Amino acid sequence: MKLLKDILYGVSLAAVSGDTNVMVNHLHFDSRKVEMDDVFVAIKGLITDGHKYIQTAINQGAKAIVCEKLPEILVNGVTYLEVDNGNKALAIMASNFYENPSKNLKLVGVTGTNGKTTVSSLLYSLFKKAGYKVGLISTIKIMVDEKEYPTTHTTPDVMTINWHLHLMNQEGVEFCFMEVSSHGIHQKRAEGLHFEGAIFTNLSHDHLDYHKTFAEYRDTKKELFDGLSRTAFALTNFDDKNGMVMLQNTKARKYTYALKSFADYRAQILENQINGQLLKIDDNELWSKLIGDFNAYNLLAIYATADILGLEKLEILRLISELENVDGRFQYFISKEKITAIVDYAHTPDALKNVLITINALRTGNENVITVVGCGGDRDKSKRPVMGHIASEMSNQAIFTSDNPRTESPEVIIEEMEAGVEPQNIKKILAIENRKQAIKTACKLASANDIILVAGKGHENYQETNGKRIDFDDFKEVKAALNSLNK
Ligand SMILES: CC(=O)N[C@H]1[C@@H](OP(=O)(O)OP(=O)(O)OC[C@H]2O[C@@H](n3ccc(=O)[nH]c3=O)[C@H](O)[C@@H]2O)O[C@H](CO)[C@@H](O)[C@@H]1O[C@H](C)C(=O)N[C@@H](C)C(=O)N[C@H](CCC(=O)O)C(=O)O
Ligand SMILES: Nc1ncnc2c1ncn2[C@@H]1O[C@H](COP(=O)(O)OP(=O)(O)OP(=O)(O)O)[C@@H](O)[C@H]1O
Ligand SMILES: N[C@H](CCC[C@H](N)C(=O)O)C(=O)O
Ligand SMILES: [Mg+2]
Repeated sequence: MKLLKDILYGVSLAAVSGDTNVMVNHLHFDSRKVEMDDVFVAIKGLITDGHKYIQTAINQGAKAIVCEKLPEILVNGVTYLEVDNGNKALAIMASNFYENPSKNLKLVGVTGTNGKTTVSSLLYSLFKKAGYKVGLISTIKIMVDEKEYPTTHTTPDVMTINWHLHLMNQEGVEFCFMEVSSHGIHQKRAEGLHFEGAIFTNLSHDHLDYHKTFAEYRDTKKELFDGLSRTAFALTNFDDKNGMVMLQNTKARKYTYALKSFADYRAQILENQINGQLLKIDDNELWSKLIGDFNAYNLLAIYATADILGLEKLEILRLISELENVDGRFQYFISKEKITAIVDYAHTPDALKNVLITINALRTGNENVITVVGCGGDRDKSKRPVMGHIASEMSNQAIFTSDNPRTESPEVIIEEMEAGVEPQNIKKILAIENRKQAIKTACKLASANDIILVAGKGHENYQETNGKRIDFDDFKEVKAALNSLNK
């Protein structure tokens, strides 16, 4: 049990009714989880409003209610606290509840449209290899040093974040690398956390269903940098046109990295092959298994971060050269017929374009590039024609299929992708709604030396339709389809 007053430390209260000197059990923002003597924080959501469930929470035993507007009828024995912003109050309370775990380790946030999982996962692996105890909060999984926990979001809710940071404290973790999504920032999931530093990867088209305008999307990302303390570091991609915007109002120590512009950390690409690339960083050559210009940026961001955090430069280069591709990011397989299949999580126009630029640069003759791609349902619809355009323009054959349709019609999503295809490219596209069949067809169409790209789902091991998830793994599917070919 904890003292309610202690959990409320730092929360600005507009009104209080009842006693804050009471012992409470747990803290919840979902009434369905509330039990005896818990605190319920009502949050206004996009689908419903937590304020509707205050009475339910009380019936289930809630001893205190945090809300943006006090209910008209107050129940005796329950403490009510009015706050301006429920999400913000929850963030501060969650941190207090777990004894401010972000202050007991070095927490580094990674934000940007693409590359967050890659950069944070590789930093996790690099610091592990350097001998530290490390944490990771990412789209794929949460790691408390060597113990793995499943996750549902790129940036989980504040209770989940602080709980895992608390476990990291118990484990003696020194560094934690965490993805900070724009939804996460907007919903205050990263509020109240003490960041040692933040990294910006890049900004391109995504989530315009949620943020409405690109400027709003950019300014949301910038909030992470605006909130950094004077002693923290802020590292930005200087080649990205929004890179400097991130640093505009931060109090933190500023650092830049770039391939094309003058910056604190610079790299040059010397060679790019399917099995790796050769980079020059700080007059030293670095061989990495991760290929593509976009990964040169990721690797440089990792190098800069490790340097800023105090690792020795040559040691960093040695450790980077040992890093493997992150699951579902440019994960490839070459069949006995010499057909290359690449599975990649490219689910934004920019990522798809970058991956296809990288793949096309690997071609040495007249090999075909066959792209299997879909777009997620209940997500930014305006990405669809753009991704359709890119896939058809930059491949010899594009097969449009389902990603995670969620509550939308897969056929309609495919039609929206087709709307972006130029007339001269129409003959290059096929529409096969069933993803398994689409992958099989790509394999059947491929000849020796051709390259198949299966884009959009990367590491995901499911396909979600109408709230139901079925097992589905792009890498397993494409490998099985290639292995069963009898050419
Ligand atoms: C669009 C979005 O981000 N929604 C998130 C939001 O849900 P919401 O606003 O719809 O919540 P709601 O259902 O209206 O409920 C409002 C409140 O009432 C409460 N409630 C509800 C019902 C009830 O019976 N009792 C009760 O107390 C809920 O617990 C909640 O506190 O708050 C929820 C709790 O934290 C999140 O789980 C949920 O993520 C949904 C599932 C989601 O799909 N989010 C995606 C878009 C997302 O966040 N993605 C980013 C990555 C994006 C990227 O960069 O690529 C991520 O960080 O994962
Ligand atoms: N630095 C980069 N610039 C552009 N594209 C990138 C970069 N790094 C990775 N990508 C592409 O974006 C895809 C997603 O990468 P990653 O999972 O690291 O991004 P993310 O920001 O974590 O995405 P999410 O928003 O889903 O969490 C990769 O599969 C690759 O195609
Ligand atoms: N974090 C991203 C993941 C998209 C992955 C793609 N496979 C899809 O389902 O749209 C999102 O929630 O928008
Ligand atoms: Mg991610």
